[in-house]
Amino acid sequence: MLKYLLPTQLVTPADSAADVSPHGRTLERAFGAAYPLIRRAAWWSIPISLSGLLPSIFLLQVYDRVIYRNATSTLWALVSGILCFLAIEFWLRSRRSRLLRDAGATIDHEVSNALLHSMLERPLRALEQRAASAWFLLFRDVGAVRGTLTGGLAQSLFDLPMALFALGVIAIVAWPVLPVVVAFLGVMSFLAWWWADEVRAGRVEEAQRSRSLERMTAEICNARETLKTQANDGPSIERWRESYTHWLAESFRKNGEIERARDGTTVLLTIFSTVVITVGAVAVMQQWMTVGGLIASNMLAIKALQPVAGLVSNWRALAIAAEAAKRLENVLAEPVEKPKQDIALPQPPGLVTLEELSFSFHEALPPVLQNVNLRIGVGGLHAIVGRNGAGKSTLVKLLAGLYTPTRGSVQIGEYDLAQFGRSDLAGWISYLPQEAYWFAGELMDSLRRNAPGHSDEQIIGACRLSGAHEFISRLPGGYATQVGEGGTGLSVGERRKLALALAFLRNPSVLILDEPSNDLDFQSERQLLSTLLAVARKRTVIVVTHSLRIVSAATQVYHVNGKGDVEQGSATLMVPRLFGVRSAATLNTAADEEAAIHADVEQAERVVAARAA
Ligand SMILES: Nc1ncnc2c1ncn2[C@@H]1O[C@H](COP(=O)(O)OP(=O)(O)OP(=O)(O)O)[C@@H](O)[C@H]1O
Repeated sequence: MLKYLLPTQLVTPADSAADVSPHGRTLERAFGAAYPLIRRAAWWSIPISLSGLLPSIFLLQVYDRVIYRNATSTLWALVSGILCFLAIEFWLRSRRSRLLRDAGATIDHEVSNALLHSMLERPLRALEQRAASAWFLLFRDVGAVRGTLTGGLAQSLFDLPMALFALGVIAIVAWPVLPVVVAFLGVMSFLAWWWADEVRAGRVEEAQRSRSLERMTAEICNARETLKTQANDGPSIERWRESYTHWLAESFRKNGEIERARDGTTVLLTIFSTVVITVGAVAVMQQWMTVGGLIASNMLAIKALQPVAGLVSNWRALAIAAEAAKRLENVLAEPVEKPKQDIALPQPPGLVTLEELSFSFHEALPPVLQNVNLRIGVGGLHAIVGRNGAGKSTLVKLLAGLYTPTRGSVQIGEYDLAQFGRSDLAGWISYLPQEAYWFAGELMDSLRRNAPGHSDEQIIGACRLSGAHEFISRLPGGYATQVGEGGTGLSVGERRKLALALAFLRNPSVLILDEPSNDLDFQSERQLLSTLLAVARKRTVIVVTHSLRIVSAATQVYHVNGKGDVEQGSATLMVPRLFGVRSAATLNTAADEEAAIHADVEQAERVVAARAA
C-alpha cells in the first residue's frame, strides 16, 4: 500500500530515456534499497499502534473498575502494567525511527552520489547549459524526497492502522459512538483528498517562482564583489525585489490554503470531540455504555482521526517531494560521457589532426569553425591567435576532446577522440582553461589532492617550473597557507601558476593552455615562455594567446579568423601580418632579451630532465 502513495518516479520503472544514462534509474534503485527498511518500519508500526490504544484502555479500567470499586491494588497493577507498556512503546518507536533514518540515509546517499556523478560525468557542453545554482537546487531536492519519505508523512501513514484498531476497540467498549466516529473519519478522509488537490493546484507556479528567486539570489551572491566594485547594485536589487514580491504573493496564497486546511482540521477535531461526548453522554444515560467507555472512546476517536489529520498537513510536503523526484529523475536520465575504457592503450605521440572539422553551438547559429584541416605537432610550441570571440577557446576545447565536433573529426596520434571520455583523455591531453577554480584549504593539501601519485618533491618541482614556488615561498605560511573558497587570498596570476603546475604534473603528450599568460607580470610571462619552450622539446604545447612574446617564439602560429577558417604559418610569416611588427624582440631594444630567454630555457630543461629521471 505504501508504494501506491509514493511519487510514481520512485516505484515505476523510468521510461527508455533512462537507459541512456547509467544514473537513469537511480531513484527507483534507491527506493528499492530503502524499501525493506521502510517495510520493516511499517511492521513495527503495528505493535506501536496497538500500544497507542493502551492509555484509553487504562482510563476505561480506572473509571469502571478502580473508582467505582475503590480497588487500590488494581490501580497499582494497572499503573505498573501501563508503565511497562509505555517503556516498550518507547523502545519500539525508537527502533522505527532508526529504521526510517536508515532508509532516508540510503536514499540520500544513493541519489546524491548519482547526482554528483551525473553532473561531473556529463559533457562540457551540457554542463555549460545548466547554471551552478540549478545544480545546487537539485541537491536540495534530494533532501525534500528523503524528508518526505521518511519524515512526518511516513509517520502519518504508519499510524493509519491505529485508526482501524481504535475503531475495533470503540466497537467493543462504546458501540453507540461508533457511527459518529466512522462518519467523521469519512469526512476527514474526503477533506484530506480534497485539500491534496487544492495544494497540488498552483504548486508548479509557486515552485517555479521560488526556484527563479533562488537562482537570482545565488547569482547576486556570486556577483557580490563585482556589484560592490562597480557600485551598481540598484538594478540587481530591483530585479531581486520584483522576483521576491511575486514569490511572496504566491507563497502567501498557498500557505494561506494550507493554514486554512490545518485550522479547519483542528476545529473539526474539536467539533468531533463534542459530538462524540454528546452522543456518548446520551448512551451512558440510556445505560448502553459506561462512563469509562465514554471517556476512553473520546480518546480513541482522536487517535483514529489523528493520522488522517496528519496526512492533511503533510500533503504539501508530498506534492513538493513528487515534483522534486520528477526533476531528479529527468536530470539523472540525461546522457553522460562514455565511461573510462578498460583497455590500457599506449600513450599516443603528441600529434593532433583535425579533419574537415566543423562546429556550431546550435544548429540555428552559424558555425564557429567550418571544414578546418590541421596537423599540430609532434612537439613544438603552437600559438593560436585571433580576435575576441573568433573561436580560439572553442578550437582548443575541440582539441582537448571537451567538445564534440558537429562534423569531421579530431585525432590524437592514430586515435579518434570521439571514442574516449574525458577521463581517458586526461592522461594524454592536459587542458588548462582560462578560469581555473581553486578549492579552499591548505595549499599543499589541494596540490596533493589534484596530483595523486606524485611525491611532494615532484609537486614542488612542478611549482618551480610554473613559477608558483616563488610566490608560495614568500607567503608567511608557505605551502601550509590556508586558501579561501575559489582561491580567495591568492591573486589571479598566482592561481594560474598553481593550475599550470598541476597541468605540468600530468605529463601529457599534448598540453593545451588557454591564455596562460593573462594576469602574469612581465617577468613571470618570460619565465612561463621559457618553461613552455622547454616542455615543447618533447611534447606538443598548444597555447591560446594574445601575447606577442609567446607568438614570436612559437613553432607554428594558427590564426582563427572568426569566419570559420584557421590560417596556419610560421611565426616569421604570421607575426608581421597579424601584429604589424617583425617579432617581440624588435619591440625590446635590449638585444640580450632573447639570450635571457635561452638561458631560462636551459634552466627549465634541466628541471624537466631531473623530474623525468
Ligand atoms: N557556450 C556557448 N554557447 C553559445 N555560444 C558560445 C558559447 N561559448 C562561446 N560562444 C560563442 O562562440 C564564439 C567563439 O567563442 P570563443 O570563446 O571560442 O572565442 P575566443 O576566440 O576564445 O574569444 P576570447 O579571445 O574573447 O576568449 C563567440 O561568438 C561566442 O559568443
